[in-house]
Amino acid sequence: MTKKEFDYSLYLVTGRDLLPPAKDYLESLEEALKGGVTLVQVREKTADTGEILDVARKTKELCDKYDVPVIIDDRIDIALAMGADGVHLGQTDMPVPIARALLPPDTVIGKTCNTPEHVRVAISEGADYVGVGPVRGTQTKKVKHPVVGPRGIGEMLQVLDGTDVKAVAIAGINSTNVLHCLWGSVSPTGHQLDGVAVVSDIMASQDPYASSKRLSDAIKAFYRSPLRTFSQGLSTAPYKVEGIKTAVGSILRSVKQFSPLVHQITNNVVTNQSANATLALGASPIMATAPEEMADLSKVTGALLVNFGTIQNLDGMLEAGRNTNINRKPIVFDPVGVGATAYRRESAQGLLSAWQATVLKGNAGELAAIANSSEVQAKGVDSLGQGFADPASFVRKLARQHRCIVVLTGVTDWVSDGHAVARLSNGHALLGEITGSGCMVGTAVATFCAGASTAAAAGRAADAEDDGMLVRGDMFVAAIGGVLAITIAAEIAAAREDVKGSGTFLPALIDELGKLTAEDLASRANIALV
Ligand SMILES: Nc1ncnc2c1ncn2[C@@H]1O[C@H](COP(=O)(O)OP(=O)(O)O)[C@@H](O)[C@H]1O
Ligand SMILES: Cc1ncsc1CCOP(=O)(O)O
Repeated sequence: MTKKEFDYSLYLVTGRDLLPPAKDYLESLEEALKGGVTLVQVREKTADTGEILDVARKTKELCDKYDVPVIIDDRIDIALAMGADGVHLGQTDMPVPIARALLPPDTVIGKTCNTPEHVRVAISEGADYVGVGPVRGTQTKKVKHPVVGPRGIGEMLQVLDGTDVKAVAIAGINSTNVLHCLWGSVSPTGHQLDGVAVVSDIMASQDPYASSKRLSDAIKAFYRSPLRTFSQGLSTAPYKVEGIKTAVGSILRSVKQFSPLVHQITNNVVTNQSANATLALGASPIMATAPEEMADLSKVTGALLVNFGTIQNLDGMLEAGRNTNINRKPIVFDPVGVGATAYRRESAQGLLSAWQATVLKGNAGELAAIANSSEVQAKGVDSLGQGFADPASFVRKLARQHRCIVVLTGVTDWVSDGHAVARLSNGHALLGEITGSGCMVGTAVATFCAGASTAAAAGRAADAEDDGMLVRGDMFVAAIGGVLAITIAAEIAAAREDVKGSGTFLPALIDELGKLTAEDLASRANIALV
């Protein structure tokens, strides 16, 4: 018998205990259905059997009016008694094959999975879909398993490659983080979620119609969007060197035209030179660290830089990134010295799963630590040795893994969107002799990302349909532009007669950044696409 085809995109899991005072269950459910819920799971943990059966029947009657299927959590007897379309089983519930033998053959069976191994077992047991999570912490249910974040969801989705088992993510998903969840969970093989399961954002809402509609609009926009990375090279013609040279110049012009605010949480070694580099490029720096101000700031900034060279404000970094994702602005993450301590490694993983970085930037030692590779070693904030044997493959793979643009710095710099790889051969040895040159590259990349995304936003009609993009503008080109700005300004500065060494080089570099033009970038850029 053929299985029922469900639309898993906005999967509501009920919980009558979450209803706000004076809200009736069926009334809330109907509003949610009108708002765009596509599938409903009746989840009743404490009521008596008779009451659960009554709620399930009434739920089915209402959902039938909207042609929305009903799944029963755990209780096969209830599912049988009221003719449910499916059942959902937890890891400690009835095994899938036994449930399958008891239920009508067209019943859809879902299974909760918290690890890739759980997913493997669910496939072998014949589950029709998996509920994967927890994506983030939630008030709804005590999470027994560690939060896996969107990247952990991506690892589970990859196990589903080649099967027709569907997947929805669960735990802590709401309209402010749903795009991050959908976007960040696409596996390196391109496997994406079939939907998201939502509980409290709808059930605890005073206005379940508005809550569901917000979620439904964002989800539909995501599935409509053809773009799957922060670059535009996939949807249009392949990148060409000449096109990149022109595009970085127009981003520099946008930086000067819009003078976007570039929010930087950076280390106390480089704060001043980073703020001055931002000003020199024509943008406006704000170095703010308090978690309490992140929601306000992220509404008005052009981009965020998180550089954790001297971690003192992890909560501020978490809040800043979450809010910047909500406002769909670019985030550049520079995990300075990440390999040096366990605290830095754990903090980097925490940040990378709390929000979606647009650009991940580091030297070889730092990116090796992020990738769990022992190929390159580090000493504090510095990379040791010659770097990766095959940097192009390394950056491409890391970009796919983290769903972002990767910038690998060194004597030669490498930038990838997971498909294209640019090798950038500008720069000067004096950059290696001052502290904070890598940090300044991060600042310049954030400034170019701010310029590109501000220009893209300005070019959109106020009533344009939501395109489901987490960030607008070409971030691959913006990242290249940021690297070129520092390395080309460094070449010009180093050639000056008044530059005698690293002490005189730094102010000259800031001067030359201020004078840098689109024409300088185009004429001096040494770019190869590999
Ligand atoms: N010997 C060099 N020749 C040319 N450019 C260099 C040299 N050393 C560093 N750079 C440039 O300086 C910037 C910072 O890179 P890097 O030294 O890797 O960062 P970090 O300070 O984080 O270790 C990069 O854009 C890189 O191209
Ligand atoms: C020395 C130092 N210590 C903590 S942050 C920092 C600056 C690192 O700068 P960069 O990574 O750009 O060389």
